Amino acid sequence: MAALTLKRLQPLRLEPIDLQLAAGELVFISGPSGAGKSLLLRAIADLDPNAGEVLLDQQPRSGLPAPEWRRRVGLLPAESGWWADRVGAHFMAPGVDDASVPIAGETGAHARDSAQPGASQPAASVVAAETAVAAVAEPTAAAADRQRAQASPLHPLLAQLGFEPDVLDWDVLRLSTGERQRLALARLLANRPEVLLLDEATANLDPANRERAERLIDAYRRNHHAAVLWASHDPDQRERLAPAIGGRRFVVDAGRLQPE
Ligand SMILES: Nc1ncnc2c1ncn2[C@@H]1O[C@H](COP(=O)(O)OP(=O)(O)OP(=O)(O)O)[C@@H](O)[C@H]1O
Repeated sequence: MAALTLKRLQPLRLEPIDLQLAAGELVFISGPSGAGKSLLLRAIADLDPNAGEVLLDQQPRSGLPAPEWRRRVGLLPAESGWWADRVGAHFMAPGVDDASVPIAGETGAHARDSAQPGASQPAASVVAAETAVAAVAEPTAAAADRQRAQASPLHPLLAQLGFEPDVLDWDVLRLSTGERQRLALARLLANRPEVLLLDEATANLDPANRERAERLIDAYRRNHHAAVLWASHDPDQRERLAPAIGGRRFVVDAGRLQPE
């Protein structure tokens, strides 16, 4: 749970920005292509040169190591990066195997709405027993990755985005654009960031998968009280998601961030 505060943050090509997102708040940003939305998100994540300060609750970014900041304030870029051959190799980050807290398990009033066909969430003990048996039969690296995924919160997370656990064995080169986008979202959430910075998180998805991703993001926001700053070109999406939870909307235009 964390609030995000921008204090005179000045990304490349933009005027200084003061903005506060409460823990669990959703804020949309929009604006013309090239206006600077990605530059704003990248500045918050400290990926580009920028002036000013950003705080996570009361903690200034300048007092935290960059890798810790970027894990806690997670950016989903418009175009995700993939550096290993297999999908599963990108999911071995610390924290993935901590099954004590669901990544985006549904606990609230919308739990039934968010259930997806095939998105079963077996008890950890059952999964652990199955994977222990499988471990004897399949002592390969790929099987080990799969077992780890099945025994961890990744299993329901991937299922909520429409994937079977074997997606972790897939070659990255075969991924479609939309599959990359959904897997990049899963990878981001598996790191359990306290704040989500989303750059066109659903731009490449068909309506059914867009809805899956939207539900997952909303569940994560609620369950983890994560502040969410979401750049979206889709006016229907902003209209659909923001008003129901009082989400504020801003526009980046002519170098400034202004209320939409
Ligand atoms: N490193 C950089 N140095 C200088 N200019 C940059 C840099 N990166 C991006 N720009 C420019 O800054 C402007 C804003 O880019 P940005 O990617 O933030 O736009 P955007 O609002 O996200 O656009 P889109 O909706 O098309 O994704 C663009 O004109 C872009 O060419």
